[in-house]
Amino acid sequence: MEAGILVPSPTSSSPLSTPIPSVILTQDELKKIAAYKAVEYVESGMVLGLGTGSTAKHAVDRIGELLHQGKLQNIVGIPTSKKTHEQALSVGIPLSDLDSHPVLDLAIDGADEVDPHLNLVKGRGGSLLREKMVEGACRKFVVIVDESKLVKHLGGSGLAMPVEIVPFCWKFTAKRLQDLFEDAGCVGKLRTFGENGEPFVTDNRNYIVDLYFKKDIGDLKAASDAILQLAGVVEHGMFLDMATTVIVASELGITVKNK
Ligand SMILES: O=C[C@H](O)[C@H](O)[C@H](O)COP(=O)(O)O
Repeated sequence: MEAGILVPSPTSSSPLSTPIPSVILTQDELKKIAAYKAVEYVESGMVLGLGTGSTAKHAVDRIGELLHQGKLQNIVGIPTSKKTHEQALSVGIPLSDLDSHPVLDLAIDGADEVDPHLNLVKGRGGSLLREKMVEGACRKFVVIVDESKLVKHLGGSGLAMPVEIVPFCWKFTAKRLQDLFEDAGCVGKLRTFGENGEPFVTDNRNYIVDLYFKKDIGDLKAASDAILQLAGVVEHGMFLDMATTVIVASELGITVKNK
């Protein structure tokens, strides 16, 4: 992996070009800076994977804006969720799907965690399955984060590692997932929403079990394989060896990390 390159803020008028300000930037402003930088990788005629979440949203808006201004042309977007599908249509991005475009030029998406090897945790917004399908079909996958997403080890932040499972006997699958990582003090919780604790249902009509670890889960590939071997599991939120570039926005500027 190449060392990170610190890109100083340029001086023209785009959000990217804002000089390093003396005021503290909000997390959302940092997300927007990373997103706008990623959109610089987009060229006319590309088939693009459109990510999901509060960071990717800025990239989708920016692509729509550039299409509207005529600075980008002939873009085809492949959305990674129903929500992004709606947003992309609303900003005028022509859409298609993986059946029609099985190979994509580029995808841009956020992440929940990024480790030093550019492995990711994704799916805290619930879109991991479609994201993994679309981003796995891309020649280049650019991840956009603010610096709060950087971790030493995936799953070590104390936050959720999402696993999408079929609803059928979900407690059984959740228990088997938890047992798999007993040594790491794993607790699996069904993701719910609303006052009545209704199960959160993904775009694919599945449930999500969020795994929380007290200790390091060790070898990530082994953990991935073990999770995927369980009947009832559809996909997990570890994106190993998929990102080609990670753009990190911080108060100091933008760091671009390449595989
Ligand atoms: O399911 C959600 C996606 O994986 C998101 O890309 C991820 O959760 C990061 O979201 P955000 O940019 O809102 O932090």
